[in-house]
Amino acid sequence: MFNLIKNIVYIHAKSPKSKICRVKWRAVITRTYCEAPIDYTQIPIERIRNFSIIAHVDHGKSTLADRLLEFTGAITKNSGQNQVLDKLQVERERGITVKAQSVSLLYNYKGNEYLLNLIDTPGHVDFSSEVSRSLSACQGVILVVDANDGVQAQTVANFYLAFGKDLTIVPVLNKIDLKNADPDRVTKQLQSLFDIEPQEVLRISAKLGTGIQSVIEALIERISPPKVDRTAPFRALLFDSWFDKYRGALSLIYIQDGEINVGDEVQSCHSQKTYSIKSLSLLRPQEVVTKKLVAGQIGLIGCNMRTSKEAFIGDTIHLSSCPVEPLQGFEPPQPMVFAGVYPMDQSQHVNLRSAIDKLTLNDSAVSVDIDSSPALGQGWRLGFLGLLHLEVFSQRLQQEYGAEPILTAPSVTYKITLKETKQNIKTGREIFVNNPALWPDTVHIEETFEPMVIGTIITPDKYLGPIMSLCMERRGVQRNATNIDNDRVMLQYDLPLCEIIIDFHDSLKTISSGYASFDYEDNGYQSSNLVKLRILLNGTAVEELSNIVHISKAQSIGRKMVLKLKEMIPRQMIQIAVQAVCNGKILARETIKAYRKDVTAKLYGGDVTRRMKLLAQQAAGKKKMRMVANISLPRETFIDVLKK
Ligand SMILES: Nc1nc2c(ncn2[C@@H]2O[C@H](COP(=O)(O)OP(=O)(O)OP(=O)(O)O)[C@@H](O)[C@H]2O)c(=O)[nH]1
Repeated sequence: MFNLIKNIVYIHAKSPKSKICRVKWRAVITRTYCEAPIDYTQIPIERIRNFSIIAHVDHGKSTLADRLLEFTGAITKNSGQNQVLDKLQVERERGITVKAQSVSLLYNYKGNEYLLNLIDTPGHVDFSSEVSRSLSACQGVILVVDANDGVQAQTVANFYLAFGKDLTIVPVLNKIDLKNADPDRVTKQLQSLFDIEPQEVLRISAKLGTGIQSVIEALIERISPPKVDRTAPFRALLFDSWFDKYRGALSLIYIQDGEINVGDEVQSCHSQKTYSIKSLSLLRPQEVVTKKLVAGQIGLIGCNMRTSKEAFIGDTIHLSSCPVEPLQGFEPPQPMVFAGVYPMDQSQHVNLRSAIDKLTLNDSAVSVDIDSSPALGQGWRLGFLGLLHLEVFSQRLQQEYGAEPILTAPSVTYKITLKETKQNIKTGREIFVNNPALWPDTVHIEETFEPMVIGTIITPDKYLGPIMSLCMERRGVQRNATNIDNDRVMLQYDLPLCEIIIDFHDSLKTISSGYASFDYEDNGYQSSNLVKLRILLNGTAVEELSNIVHISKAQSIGRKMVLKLKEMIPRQMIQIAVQAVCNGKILARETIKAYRKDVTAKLYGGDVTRRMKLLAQQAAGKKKMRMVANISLPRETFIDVLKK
């Protein structure tokens, strides 16, 4: 129905009266969402449960969420829908959850209707800010652990996140249908690591739908209802938002106090701006329009916020006539990995800017600064929580907004103490640099520092040797090692962040045949001997390819980059010298021989159409290249050159 109306109005929108039509259309859309069959506002607070599902990646959160949706009738059984809450194309293609999603479920327990608000969260370390945010709206969590894999690094991180927020934890062992599942062993792990009593642990198979009822009933019995006050003035926490083409920014709110009605005037504590509430809805998981939301509920508000900056994550919303004490917001996530993002050519600048604007609304963990580069023109320097986050963001830019940007090599934020000069006496000698192009000249540098992390690795003990060698090779220093059962060990290492952002996780998975898991947390700065490694193409430095490295690794990284570039840069009309240079010294060099690619050479005689086709193909290929120092580089060079 929705699509039908969209099409009809699209046709009208092309008519001279398009403006009027669009206004009408918005009104129609609002009415086409189904009306709530029951009055959710009548459900008393004691019968509301707000919870989240947390787990290590791939332990089955989204599958369990599907079963909960089916069991409570939010979606029909055997609808053929899997991972219903993984809505984004990138989530379905990669099989991972990137965005937390929420859904309100109804369940009749012992003759009473309960409202269960579920938030499905991502498991990968790069998206932990999504998890942390979602937990602010919950009183409890389902901690899902794979009965075959057992406790993994993100299980530990997620457990402590929930434990630190004083949430009730419902431990659930999933995948008990697997042949190698060993629920007794995993129950012991939970007991020894987290003091969880074995009788509290539920055993289910989300895939087969075994034990789902026990999960729902444990949620109702063990998790307490939200501590909210429906008689107090309206106060809500804005914890997620996304952009709707027709309605502007939509925000997901958790209502702490009071109630909100369509037409109410609300104010943001962050910006002090006021808005009129245009729409209120619950997600089941499709939008269900309602006229009122009350304390304890999680709902979606539309209030004509036009730009991404207006929907501030962690903001408190209240009635403009009734100011309130702001709720505790969130620690803003700290971007760890930075990369330059540039349009393929400057004519796409405006489109890319609007795509980035909209996507950052949906992914507030991304930081955005304006940047420019001599080779790539005007662009942005974006900050991400990790490399996977960066890749997912770039994939979403392509899939959801059709933008094909160039990404430069990722970098972390280094700290530098400069030598004292007349100028910096006033401005301070400490600077932070996340763009190698802005690295100061060696003569001005007194000391350099790099960001560190505490890495947690859980692995079967037979892989201990290669894992310890990998950590040493990445300049890691061991903190401790604990046995979590007869054949599994938890290791903790101090590691430089720059050593783990690119391919540490992949290497770890390879050497442990996929059995080891990794998670990390920020651990401040440490003094370190860092240098800038430049890449020259035919004598011209390509800043976009330069990299900050530890002095002990300059030679080996320089060699590797040069070889990789030789592989990646297609042969061209001129010979290309690729050099890696550090402190004025050439560390490595390779030559790419000249090659005259005449695609039509083999076509003797007059087959003009074939000739034109080949030339067109060649031109299309060239479009995907970027001219740097008179040399065409494939779009992916800047990021792929650092991967193994
Ligand atoms: N055998 C079996 N497989 C399961 C079960 N539950 C989930 N799986 C499978 O495990 C894989 C991962 O499941 P997901 O639900 O996507 O896991 P997730 O924790 O949501 O993953 P992320 O969102 O990426 O963190 C999928 O292939 C599921 O089909 C189960 O009970 N038994």
